[in-house]
Amino acid sequence: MSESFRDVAVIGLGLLGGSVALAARARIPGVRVVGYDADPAVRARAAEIGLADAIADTPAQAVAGAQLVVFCVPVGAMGAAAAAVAPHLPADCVISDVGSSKASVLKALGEALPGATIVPAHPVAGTEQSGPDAGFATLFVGRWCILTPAEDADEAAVARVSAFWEALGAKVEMMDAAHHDLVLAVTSHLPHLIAYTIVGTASDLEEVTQSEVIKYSAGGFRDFTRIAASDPTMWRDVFLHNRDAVLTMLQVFTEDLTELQKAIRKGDGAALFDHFTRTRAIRRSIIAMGQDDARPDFGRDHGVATAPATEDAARPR
Ligand SMILES: NC(=O)C1=CN([C@@H]2O[C@H](COP(=O)(O)OP(=O)(O)OC[C@H]3O[C@@H](n4cnc5c(N)ncnc54)[C@H](O)[C@@H]3O)[C@@H](O)[C@H]2O)C=CC1
Ligand SMILES: O=C(O)C(=O)Cc1ccc(O)cc1
Repeated sequence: MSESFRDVAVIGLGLLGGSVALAARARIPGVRVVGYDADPAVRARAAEIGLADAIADTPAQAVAGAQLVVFCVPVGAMGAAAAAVAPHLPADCVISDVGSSKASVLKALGEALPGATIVPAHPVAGTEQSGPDAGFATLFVGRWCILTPAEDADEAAVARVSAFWEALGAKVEMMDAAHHDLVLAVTSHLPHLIAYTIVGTASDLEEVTQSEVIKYSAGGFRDFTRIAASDPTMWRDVFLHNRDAVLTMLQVFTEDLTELQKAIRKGDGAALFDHFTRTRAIRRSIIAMGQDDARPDFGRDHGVATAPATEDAARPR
């Protein structure tokens, strides 16, 4: 059983950083979490709502004495956030992050912190909300957290980071960073791109008014609007930093869409029926795997599975 981290620094106190801080404090006995955010207004709000045991005024203060530093900033800001703490890191401290793309983050952290022990992580759990008020302690319960350490990563550090995420309630899986980026490109990044597109398309139409779009939005479109309300900075960075994998998946998607377009134009009902039958089976196998978020009501509020009432108290309504 690996030794758990006692002193944790969380850099970036939005949805993910706030949730990591709250979850660690709720679920790891004796842990001390220090938070820092580059935005003074976020630091003030984080202090006001008690996200961490202490909110540091500087990156140096944040990491003083830390055994684990978790970067919870947009993927494009990982390098700058790491560079700001670099001169102040305790010698044996472990570095992790929660970025939605992994190869570019591993590279940015490695360049900013040469020689550091780095175990990148991606909790595949979130919502369309952002900012310090959006965090809640149960965000990671029952959700996957993918670790993407380099092949030569320190095994003991990997085991400790893995135990940290399990303590926060997550199920941990190991993956190569490049493979992670390809998988997440199709399961998360492309769906967000499609949502941003369809909501933009509907709002730009000339022959259909915006009020008609709002008034008659059926379930499917409403789900897209939730996704398309996600943080613009975070998602700009994901697409810029997972560019190649997203473009690869977008190419495949475009070809498949063209096939469906052809079937509609030709009146090929059998092709449409076969396709929709196949996709229905995928949904059913997700439910059969017991993934809570396949529940029909998932995502209508904050996109999380129900959680024990006590820990859920910090969750915004
Ligand atoms: N939103 C989601 O559902 C999920 C997000 N992620 C990843 O988590 C990370 C954070 O995302 P959110 O918490 O949603 O964003 P957020 O916008 O809620 O919070 C990000 C925070 O980072 C701060 N920040 C930016 N640059 C900084 C710097 N150089 N130093 C210190 N603080 C800095 C911002 O002021 C902001 O408060 C991103 O890398 C994202 O890809 C991962 C899983 C789910
Ligand atoms: O809100 C949703 O539906 C999400 O998909 C949340 C999310 C966003 C980014 C991630 O890297 C992981 C999860």
